[in-house]
Amino acid sequence: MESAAKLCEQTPGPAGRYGHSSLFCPTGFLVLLSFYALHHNPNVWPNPEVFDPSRFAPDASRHSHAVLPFSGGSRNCIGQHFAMNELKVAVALTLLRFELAPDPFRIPVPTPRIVLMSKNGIHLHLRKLL
Ligand code: HEM
Repeated sequence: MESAAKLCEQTPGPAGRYGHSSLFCPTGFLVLLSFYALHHNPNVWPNPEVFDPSRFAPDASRHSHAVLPFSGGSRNCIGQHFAMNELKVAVALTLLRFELAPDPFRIPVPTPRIVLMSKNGIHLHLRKLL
């Protein structure tokens, strides 16, 4: 299969932090974006393998499309706000009652689908808090 760069005409743009440039593709051309690659791109996220929640602090600056777990644009996830609210409630209520630790014998095997998933589930040990 020919690469997008060969099939599409590239127009150089201003060389900013994210290396912006434009691609003009033929009508009907299928374009897929790898969220995994975006979220692990060191040009977008320095030290991408490091767990650093401060990246998401309210005053942290980032490109408007640097985080795309729900995709972006007009066909993004319609459940995004519901999912985020449900997630926050579920995590908060769980952490109120339990301490969680990963099962060292059943490590998740990452498998990229539309979103990143675990092939063998996510196994945790729960200890009830007093
Ligand atoms: C953590 C949870 C979720 C994640 C990470 C997620 C992620 C995504 C992503 C990446 C897409 C775009 C797929 C594409 O590019 O074609 C999408 C689309 C969509 N999602 Fe979600 N989603 C989540 C939860 C939900 C929930 C809870 C609902 C419904 C209540 C939902 C409904 C939809 C629908 C209907 C679309 C298609 C939108 C369209 O094509 O116009 N999602 N989701």
